[in-house]
Amino acid sequence: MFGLFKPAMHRARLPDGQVDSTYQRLRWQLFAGIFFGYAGYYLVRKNFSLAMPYLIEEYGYSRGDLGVALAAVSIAYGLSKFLMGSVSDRSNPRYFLAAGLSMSAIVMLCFGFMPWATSSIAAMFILLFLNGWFQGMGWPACGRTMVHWWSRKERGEVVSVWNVAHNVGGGLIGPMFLLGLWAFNDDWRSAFYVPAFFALLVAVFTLLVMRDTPQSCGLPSIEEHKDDYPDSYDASHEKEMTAKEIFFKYLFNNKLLWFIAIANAFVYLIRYGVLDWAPVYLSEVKHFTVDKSSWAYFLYEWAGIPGTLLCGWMSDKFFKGRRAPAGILFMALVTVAVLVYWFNPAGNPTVDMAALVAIGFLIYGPVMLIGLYALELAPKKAAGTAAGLTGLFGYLGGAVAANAILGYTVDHFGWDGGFMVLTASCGMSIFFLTLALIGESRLHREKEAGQLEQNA
Ligand SMILES: O=P(O)(O)OC[C@H](O)CO
Repeated sequence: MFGLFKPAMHRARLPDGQVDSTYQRLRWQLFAGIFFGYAGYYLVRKNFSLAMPYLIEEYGYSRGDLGVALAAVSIAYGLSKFLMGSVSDRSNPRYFLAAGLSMSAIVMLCFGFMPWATSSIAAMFILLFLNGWFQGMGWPACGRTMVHWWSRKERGEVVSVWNVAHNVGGGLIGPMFLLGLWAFNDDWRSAFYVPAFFALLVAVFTLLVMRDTPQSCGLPSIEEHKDDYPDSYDASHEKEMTAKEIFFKYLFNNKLLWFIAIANAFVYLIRYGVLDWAPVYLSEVKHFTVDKSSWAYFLYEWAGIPGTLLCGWMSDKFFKGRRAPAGILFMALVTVAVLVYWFNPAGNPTVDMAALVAIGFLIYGPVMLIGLYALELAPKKAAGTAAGLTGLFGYLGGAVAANAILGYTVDHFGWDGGFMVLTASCGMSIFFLTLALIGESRLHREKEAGQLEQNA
């Protein structure tokens, strides 16, 4: 890949006595890098929404215009998570993660300090598109790190703990904005430059702590170190792959990966459909005040933290490392919570709030599991591209539809129509996760039968 991002060369193996301690130290160091790194990405992903009321008031933009500009982030992010995911699979995450974050922060600095950046919808669309593109460099670089430094049996827990970084980063934007308003004489543009400043600090931190593969630090592969090999593992999985190999050998013909990518589109339709429309639905139908809806919005995000951890833990311990069953269980419960949120009559705000928090608690588990599942369905040198494919479906199929299709449906068929779309999406996500589960069980059976034949 580009010179700067080239994967780090393998180094001579450290003496056996140093392997354990070096692995342990580096894993803590790298986890800090990807956790704070990804939280940093969310600081400059979601902050544009905070400036929107001021853009409407000061520049007279309509909600529709700003919605179009905002869609640029989802479109670019979905494409980039996939395409830059493939670049990331052939890149050193130490530089890749820091570069994406720095570029994203620079875009936000443009919004903060350059008046032309907010002078037209076209300018905002282009800048937000660029931001979405740089944002797509975050997840795959973190994914590459996790699959190289944690073995299959450990991954459920590590991915679920890492995954809450995005709730932490997303949740910090609000307080950071208040800090900016206080420190910079109520300048609303601080919504751009304050998080950008912190994101740049995080980028420097990641540059200092991140490393590439264990072999580039003189260590054995994680599979050898933990004696924990995936079903289809062979020595060729330690070799960096070409884009052609990744796409044609491991992606396009991987049926299970396609099933979970389609499931992800429906999961993201619910994730963003419920979240983005909550303030409007709650005020129009349930007569919530603005401050109450803001709290509901905040609680939805933060309820995702314990929910994600529980889901990852259950999938590791309860379902023995299988991802689809936990995903199906959580999506079935999401369906129940969506129905309560829909049918609860106005005047019972506690039930509405509880239903919304329950959806937040439950939906982020499947969001995380699908990413993790994708990492596991491809060899580790193709993991970023595999996760990127699910992101492509999640954002281009789910997030964009959550805004466009849901808005259009509610306009023409009322909120009942909108909730029918959400409920149908729950059903479709369960359907595609079930197809993945059936496919995976068949593969396991074939493998076991093959082993029995060999032993006979
Ligand atoms: O929507 P993304 O791509 O930022 O991913 C969020 C979570 O990390 C999914 O695992």
